[in-house]
This record gives sequence, C-alpha cells and structure tokens, in this order.
Amino acid sequence: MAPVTTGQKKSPKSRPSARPLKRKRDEEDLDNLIQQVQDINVRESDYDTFARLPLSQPTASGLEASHFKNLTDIQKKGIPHGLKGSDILGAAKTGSGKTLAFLVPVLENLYRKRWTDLDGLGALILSPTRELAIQIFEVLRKIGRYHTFSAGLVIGGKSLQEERERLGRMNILVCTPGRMLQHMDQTAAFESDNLQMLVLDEADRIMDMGFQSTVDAIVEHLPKERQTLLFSATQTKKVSDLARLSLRDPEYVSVHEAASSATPSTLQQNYIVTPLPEKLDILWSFLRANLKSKILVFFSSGKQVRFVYEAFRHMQPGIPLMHLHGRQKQTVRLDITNKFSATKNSCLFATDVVARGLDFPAVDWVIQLDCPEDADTYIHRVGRTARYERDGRAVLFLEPSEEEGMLKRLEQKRVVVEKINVRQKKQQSIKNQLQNMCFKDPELKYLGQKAFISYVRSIRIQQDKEVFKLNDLPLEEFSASLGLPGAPKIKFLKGDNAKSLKNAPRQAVSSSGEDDSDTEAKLRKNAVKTKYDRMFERTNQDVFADHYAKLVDDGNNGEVKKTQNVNEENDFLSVKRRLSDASSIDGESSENAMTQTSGQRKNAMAPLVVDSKRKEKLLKSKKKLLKLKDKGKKLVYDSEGNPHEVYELEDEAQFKQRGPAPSQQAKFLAAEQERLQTADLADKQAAKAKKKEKREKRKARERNAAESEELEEGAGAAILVPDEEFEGGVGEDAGFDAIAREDAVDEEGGREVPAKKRRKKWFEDDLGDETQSKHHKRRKHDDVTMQEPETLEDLEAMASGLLG
Ligand SMILES: Nc1ncnc2c1ncn2[C@@H]1O[C@H](COP(=O)(O)OP(=O)(O)OP(=O)(O)O)[C@@H](O)[C@H]1O
Repeated sequence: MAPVTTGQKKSPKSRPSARPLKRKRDEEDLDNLIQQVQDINVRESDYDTFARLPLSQPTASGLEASHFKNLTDIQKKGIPHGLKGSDILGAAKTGSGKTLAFLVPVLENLYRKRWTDLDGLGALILSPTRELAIQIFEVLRKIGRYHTFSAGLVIGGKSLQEERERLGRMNILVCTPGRMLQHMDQTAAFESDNLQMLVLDEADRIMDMGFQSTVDAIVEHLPKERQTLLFSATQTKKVSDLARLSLRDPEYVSVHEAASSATPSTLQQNYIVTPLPEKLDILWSFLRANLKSKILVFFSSGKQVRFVYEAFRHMQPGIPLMHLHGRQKQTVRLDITNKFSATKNSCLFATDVVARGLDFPAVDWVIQLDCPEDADTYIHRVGRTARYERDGRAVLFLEPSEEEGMLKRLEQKRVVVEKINVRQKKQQSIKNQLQNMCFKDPELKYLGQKAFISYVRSIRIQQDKEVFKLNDLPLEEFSASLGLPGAPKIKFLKGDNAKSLKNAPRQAVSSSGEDDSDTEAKLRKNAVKTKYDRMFERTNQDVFADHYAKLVDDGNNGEVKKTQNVNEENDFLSVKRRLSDASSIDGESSENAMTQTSGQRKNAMAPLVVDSKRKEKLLKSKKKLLKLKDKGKKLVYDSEGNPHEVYELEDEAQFKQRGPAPSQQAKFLAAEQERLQTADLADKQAAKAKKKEKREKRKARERNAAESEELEEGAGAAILVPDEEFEGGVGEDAGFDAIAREDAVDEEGGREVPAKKRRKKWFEDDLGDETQSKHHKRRKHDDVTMQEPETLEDLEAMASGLLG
C-alpha cells in the first residue's frame, strides 16, 4: 500500500506498537503475494478477471478504479508470464489491450521488489512516437495511482535541463528512444544500473531501421540481467532482433497466430479501386455523405495532409476537419490528438504518425487515401477503429496499378478485404473548385505543388515495386485534380532508400544529383515554373553586380571579360565566375587575382564560385568575405626550434612499405577508435563511481534522518490509514508521489497541530492557502475517476511535473 504518513500523533502508550505492527502485516502480505506469484501455473491459466490474479492492493485498486475488470486474451496469456519474470514476445491484434499486458507486470514486479525512490530507475518503457508514449503514461497514471513509485515521461519538447533535473529520481520512465538516448549520453545523474524491466511497445516499429541504432545504444547502457517485454500488433520473431535485445528464452505470447484474420473480427474491411486523379473527388463525396461520423483519413505525407486540409476547409464540407502530421509542434499535435479523441463527429487527416498504438475512442471509419507502404502499416492504420470489441469500418483506396500487388501482400498477412464500388451517381467532382481556389490563392497552389511532389516522391521511395509503380501513374491528370495548372518538376536522388528517407523526414531531400530520367522527362513537359526555376533561367544572370564591376574595372579587365564570354555560352546552371584568391577579396587588383599561378599563391583558398545572386551579394561584404580567407596555420616546433606542420607528409616509399593505403587507413581508424573507447569507458567508470558514492551517502543520510525522525516521534507516531490514503491522493495527485497530510489533528487533545510542510506538487503554483485547499478538495472528489488534464498546458505540466 502507499505509505502515506498522516502526521497523526498517537499517545505514548499506543506509539510503540502501531507502526511495527503495520509493517509486519505488510511484510507478511508481501511474502504471501510473492508465494502466490511463484505458484502461478502459466499453462493452466484461468485468470479471466483481475481479481483472480495475485496482484498487490495498489494495483488491484487502481485497475478497479479505472473500471478494468475482465482480462482480454493477450492479458490472460501475457500477464502471468510477466508476473513470473519471464521475457515476453507478445503479439496481438490492434486494440486488444496490450498496454495493460505490460504495465501490470511493471507495477507488480517493482512492488514485489520493494522498490523505492532510492533504488532509482526500475523500468523503462520505449514507444516509437510521442503521442503513444503520452497515452501509455496516462494509463500508467490511472492504474498506478495508489502506488508510491515516481514515474516520468521523456519525449522531448521540454528543455533537456528541465528533464535532467528530475530524471535521476524516477522509478518508471515512458519515453521515445531518441530522447532517452540523449539523456543516457549527456545526463550525468542518470543511472540505469539497477534497471529491472525494459518494455518495447510497438516493438517491430522500434526495431525498424530508423530506430535500430538508437535502440542498440540504449540497450548498451542497460544491465544484461533484466526482464524484457516486447509487444506489437504485427510482430515477427526476427532472431537478430532478439539477440540484439538479449532476450532470454522468451515466451511467445501470441493470440492471433491461429486466427483466420490478423485484424479484429468486429472490423469491416473494404477497398475501392480508383484512379489517382479521382481520389479527392471520392474523399469529398464520402465526407459529405458521412457528416455524423468520426473519420480518420491516412495520407502518405504531411504535405498532402496540409493541402487537402486547407483546400477542404475552404470548401466547408459540413464536418469539423483537423489535421495532424509530424512537422507540427508537439503542443499542437497533442492538442489535436485530444480534440479528436473528445469529438463525436469529425474528420482527422493524418500521416502514419498516428497509425500505431493511438487509442482514439469510437472512430467509425479509417480511410486510407494513399496505399500503405506494407501490410503491417495497413494493419496498424485500420487498428485505430474497432478497438476493444467495438465495431469499425475501414476503406482502402487503391490505384489500379496498386491493386494486384497490394492485395497479394494483404493476403500473405491474413488480412481479408472485400472490394466495393463507389456509387457514380453520388460522386461529386471538385476539380473545378480546386482549380479556381488555386488560381485565386497562390499559397494554396504552392501547397498543392508541394503535395504533388511529396506524393510522387513517396511512391518513388517505396521499396515494394510490385505494388508501387511510379511510371504507371497518370501524374499529369493527378496534378490537374489537385487544381494545379501543370505537374511540377521533380528531381530525385540517386539510389535513395525508402525507409531511411521516410524515417528522416526532416532531412532535406536534395534536388541536386541525378534524376529519374523517365519521370523527369514526363514531368518536365508542361512543368510549372517556380520562382527559383525562373531565377536560374534568367538570361542576364551573368551581369556583374555594380560592386564587382567596379572591382574588376580597374583598367585591366580583359581577362575577366574573356572568362565572362566563355561562360555565356554555357548552360544556365554553369559557373559564371570564379574568384580564386584571397587578394582579390581584399580589394587588390583583379589582375593580380586572375594572373597569379597556383605556385605563386601562398595563402591560397578554395575558389569562390559566383553563380548566384546570393554570392554576388557576398562580394559586397568584406566581413563575410573574410570568412573565406585562409586561416593561420598551426605549427609545432621540435626540440631544435624548427617549425613543422602538425601532420607532415612522410616519405612515399616509407609509407608504401607499411602496406596498401586502405589497410593502413583501416588500421589507423581501428586504433583511434579503440583509444577513444578506452578513454570513454574510463571516464564513464569514474563518473559512475563518483555518482554511486554520492548516492550511497545520500541514502545513508536519508536513512539516518528517517530513523531519528521515527525515534523522535516515538515508534510508530504516524500511522497508515488505508481509506484516507486514497483520499489523500497518493498517486492521484502526482502520479505516484507520496505526500504528507496538511490538516493533521492531535488525536488526544483534538488540537490542531502544525502540519509538516509538504512538498509542492507539480500542479501547484504559489497559490494562497485557501485556493490550495479548494484545489485539494476538488481533487479529493475526483479520486475515483482520475482527473484528466483539461488543457494542453495541464498535460504538459503533467508530463514535466511528474518528472519531479
Ligand atoms: N481488460 C480490459 N477491459 C476493458 N477494456 C480494456 C481492457 N484492456 C484494454 N482495454 C481498452 O481497450 C482499448 C485498447 O487497448 P490498448 O490501447 O492497450 O490496445 P493495443 O493492443 O495496445 O492496441 P494497438 O495495437 O493499436 O496499440 C483501450 O481503450 C483500453 O482502455
């Protein structure tokens, strides 16, 4: 139970017995619980209600207060193994209750180990997205409200420093991999040596390419002796992943392997075949016909989401529209997630950022306007509806060229989808409206162009070429259907990799390099020219800036003019001028600049290529040009006082004697790496030892203080009052932080005694007492339903505050 000290004083007579008695009883209960867990027979599991499971009182009460009574299939199979400490590889359909399947064992296993603040981090829960991490954290808050563990959410969006200060004291952390690793590498006070459990929710996504190396690095920081739980809706038993996470004889807990379909039976799944240029018409007509529904529409990129959202918003379909994609600020994303969860009828346009794990209540329709990259993504997307025994419908839009390939992929994953047709009579064309809007509003047109480009790129980078066939797409008509006057020109990178590009959306997809010739040629025809296209096509680009003309017009400009003339014949992207010497920058005569040979140059710098307006401007600023000047050289002196370069070239013959250059290079790199690793290890060990010493000292101090306090109050001066504990709001207030009561009353005399000053909670600011007590009272009434954060700020405060 949550050890909340009430501050009540007992008479000297009663003092000696109360606390030790209670402690003894608790110890006995705990021993019983440990025994019961040992006795669990996982093969004959008949635990169909939480009440029948051997659970601690705080967890049982938390589950009951959150209205969880019966176990779902994955919980029936997973929780007993989890309680017994086994590693788990869990797979179950979307919406089948996997979150509790790992949260219950987390709380219970730490509880049975008598985990306290002083023991540090006990469980680490990794989630691939921030939204999912927040959702897991909220469920943890609910069911863990009567525990005294401290729990935190580490998802970025807060300053590293702010999180850092609180991180050291957390028992359970829910986090995204990137941010966690950042702390592990940079936060000295963060320790995971004691970690007991590692959980990966949506494990397959976390083990996906984008996260692989991050997860590897995180795991390196964790102790090998730990329990590891992996859960996902679409999991494979990839041996390499298991080895990487050092799972020990994992229990394969799968509740849909034998099922005929990989998706919930309450989900009705259909697909329609529609040419790309008609997609938006159909989507629009669909929305108009379903104004009283909650609809989630998936697109393959954020830019499409933005364009369709903006365009449809202007056209007012009659249903509230929202949009969500990875480029929005975290606070905005949270806000939209909450709003969409709360509404009954609305439509959310989104990317795959919400495809996994998010538990929006009562979604009626999941529409996949763009074909998912694979069958797993399909399963996760449709899993946003038909959750926990509810009904739901999903419709996949397929381009004729995608139909055969995608259906094959779905079949391989035991996903059964039925074809339906669109009623032509009800289909409304919005092409003209969109064209009109794009014509009037250049911003919208710009969004449309971006949307077009990102769609084409998304198809190009797909790995499954049996499904995605860029050359078969009617791109010109598609661009017209977006309201654009022509298909924008697109350039692609050579040999780009689908997943790494998808996982690095912020990485600019450079347009330099080589193009996809066929498509490019196709697209170049009738291409819409952007501001930049026009800029590069300007015929008078090579007209010198005034400043530069003056600079070179110093009597002897024949050379420059010659260069200029030669360049004029080149293509528009060719180099117009080269300034190749610092002296010209310093304003010395251009003649010098142009006639100096490389042998003459002492402080040679990389040639400055003047091929754009920006660079021409640069010529006007001496300060900026100075940056291009060669910096001074570092020399080292030998014992005789002769100067040497830091790295001097050795004699070639000598060099060759030591073997071929690549092998020497490899050797050098290996040696350097080893040197760095050794140094790093030593640093880490020293830092750890220091921290450990500090922690030991702190523990000893706190123990001494606790003991002397106990002695002072007389043994057992403060007692536990179970019913009131809950009201006092152990976990209710601050997650799982314990608090001391304020309004303590002396039992004997009924006299009010000054309350021990309690620690300020995350939701409190410096309010007056009255306001605080009102606040406190309000929360008391909320103890059963668990107060939800009302605003984004509340949630933010909660996220950061619980780290304290
Ligand atoms: N034992 C239970 N009794 C009643 N409702 C439950 C139970 N377990 C889970 N739920 C509810 O079912 C819904 C889905 O649960 P959860 O989010 O854990 O599913 P999931 O399997 O993780 O889904 P996904 O694969 O999409 O992440 C939630 O709304 C949750 O509150």
